[in-house]
Amino acid sequence: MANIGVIGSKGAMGEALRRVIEASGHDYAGGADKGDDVGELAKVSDALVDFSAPAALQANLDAAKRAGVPIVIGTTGLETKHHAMIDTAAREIAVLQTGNTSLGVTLLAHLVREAAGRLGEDWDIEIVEMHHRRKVDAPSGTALLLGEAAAKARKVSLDDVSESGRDGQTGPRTSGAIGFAALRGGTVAGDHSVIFAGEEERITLSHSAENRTIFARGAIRAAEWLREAEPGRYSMEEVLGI
Ligand SMILES: NC(=O)C1=CN([C@@H]2O[C@H](COP(=O)(O)OP(=O)(O)OC[C@H]3O[C@@H](n4cnc5c(N)ncnc54)[C@H](OP(=O)(O)O)[C@@H]3O)[C@@H](O)[C@H]2O)C=CC1
Ligand SMILES: O=C(O)C1=N[C@H](C(=O)O)C[C@H](O)C1
Repeated sequence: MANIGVIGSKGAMGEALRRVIEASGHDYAGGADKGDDVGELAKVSDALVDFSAPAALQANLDAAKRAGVPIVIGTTGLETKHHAMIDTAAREIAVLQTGNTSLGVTLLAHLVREAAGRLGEDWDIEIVEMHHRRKVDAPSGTALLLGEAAAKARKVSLDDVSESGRDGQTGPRTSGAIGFAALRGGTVAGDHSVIFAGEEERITLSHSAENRTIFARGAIRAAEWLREAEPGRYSMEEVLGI
C-alpha cells in the first residue's frame, strides 16, 4: 500500500483519483492545486499522479525529483518542450506520461498500429474525438497517441502528415495525411474513433469512456507499477503488459 499524492486534486480527474485511491486500499497523501507547494506534497507521497495543466509540469517534475518519488503524468496539451522536460526528469526518477491511462485505449492503440501497418497508404486515416465542453486542448491527448500509433506503423512522423482544423477551400485531401477532428459538448467523458477509409469500404475502431473512473484506475495501477521501477520513462503498455 502506498501514499499517493494528487496534483490537480480539485479537478474532475482529481476527484475520481481520490475515490479510486481510497477504494483500492492506498492512502490519499493529499492534493496540490494552483498556488500550492507541490514540494510539500511530494515529501509525504510514495508516488505522485499529475492531472493538472502543462504550465505546472516543470514544477511537478522538480518536486518529484527532489523527493525521489515516481510520477504519473496524465495532463494533456503537452508540447515538444514538455516532452523534453519529461525525458530529462526520467534520468533520475521513474516517469510515465500518456494521453490516456485506460486499459481500453491502450489496447486500441495496438489495434490501430496493427491495422495501419497492414492496410496500404490508399486507406485514408481520420481520427474523430468528442469531449465535454470544459476541455481546453485539441486534438485530445488520446487522439494524438492514436495518431502516433498509426504514423509509427506507416514509418512516418506524425508532425509531417498531421492535418487538423480543416475549414474553407482546403483543396483535396493530402495523400498519406492523418486527419483529426475535435468535437466539444455536454459532459462526454471521452469518445475516440479511428476511421480507415478505403475504396468503397471503411473500418472504424472506437473507444468510449463512460466515466473518469477508468482513467483513475489506470493511473493508480501505473503509480503502483512505477514504485518498483528503475528511473526511466515508461508506457501504459509496459504497465498493463499488453
Ligand atoms: N491521461 C488521461 O487518461 C486523462 C487525462 N486528462 C487530462 O488531465 C487534465 C485535467 O483534466 P480535468 O481533471 O478534467 O481538468 P479540470 O480542469 O477539472 O482540473 C484540473 C485541475 O488542475 C488544477 N491546476 C491548473 N493549473 C495548475 C497548476 N499550475 N498547478 C497545479 N494545479 C493546477 C486546476 O485548478 P484550477 O481550477 O484552480 O485552475 C484543477 O483543479 C487535462 O489535461 C486532461 O486532458 C483527463 C482525463 C484522462
Ligand atoms: O480532458 C479530458 O477529459 C480527457 N483527456 C484525455 C485526452 O486528452 O485524451 C483523456 C480522455 O479522453 C479525457
